[in-house]
Amino acid sequence: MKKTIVIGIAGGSASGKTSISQQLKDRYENTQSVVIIRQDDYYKDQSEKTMEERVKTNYDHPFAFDNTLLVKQLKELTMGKAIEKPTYDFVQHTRSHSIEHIEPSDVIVIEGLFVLENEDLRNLCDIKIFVDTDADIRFIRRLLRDVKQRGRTLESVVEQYTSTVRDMHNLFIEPSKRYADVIIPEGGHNMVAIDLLMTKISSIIQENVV
Ligand SMILES: Nc1ncnc2c1ncn2[C@@H]1O[C@H](COP(=O)(O)OP(=O)(O)O)[C@@H](O)[C@H]1O
Ligand SMILES: O=c1ccn([C@@H]2O[C@H](COP(=O)(O)O)[C@@H](O)[C@H]2O)c(=O)[nH]1
Repeated sequence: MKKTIVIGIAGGSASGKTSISQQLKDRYENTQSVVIIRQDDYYKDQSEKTMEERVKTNYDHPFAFDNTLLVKQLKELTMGKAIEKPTYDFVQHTRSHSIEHIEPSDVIVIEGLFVLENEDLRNLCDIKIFVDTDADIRFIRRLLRDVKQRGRTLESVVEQYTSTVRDMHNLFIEPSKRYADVIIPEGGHNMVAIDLLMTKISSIIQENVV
């Protein structure tokens, strides 16, 4: 009988979670056996708030996410049901208007800050991964990424990092590392770890074919 395997990838902001997931997506694109779900897409809608109010939200606290919806939709996927997934706009700090239709698949990768911190999410994961990248490297990566891709200024990245991101990471994310089965140092360019992960995923897909 076909069993869906859930792989959880947690880690701090800019640790390399999305880069790893993207490589898995690219590798298995043709097989349609792997689907990637980003916890970021489940940030709560803030369309009722002004931009001034949105900027003040603490996006690094678990309360910023609709994890109830995320857990419900993950369960639906593992039960073989398709979902209509929300998407998130980092520039506007709120949900986008587009919804993504996601079909169930052999392997579901769920990546996000609180994937191992949240007990319900953690319990849904068959393989738990923590991407472990030093804080100074994460800060540099985030600064470059957020200025280039998320419409931020240098000052706003520094202000957000020192006011919330750093403390919330130490409070919620770093301690969740102890739940990991596998720790991947440095993130997106760790080809040995990514190859091992791909070998495991390929064997899961193969078992489901037989
Ligand atoms: N090993 C790495 N070396 C250098 N840059 C990296 C590495 N892994 C990721 N990056 C870059 O760092 C930034 C943050 O990575 P990303 O995968 O978005 O992290 P996360 O999803 O954990 O926030 C991106 O611009 C990405 O290209
Ligand atoms: O509206 C938003 C939502 C989130 N953020 C920041 O994004 C990161 C999470 O994304 P990663 O890809 O894991 O870095 C989180 O640390 C929030 O601070 C935001 O600035 N605005």
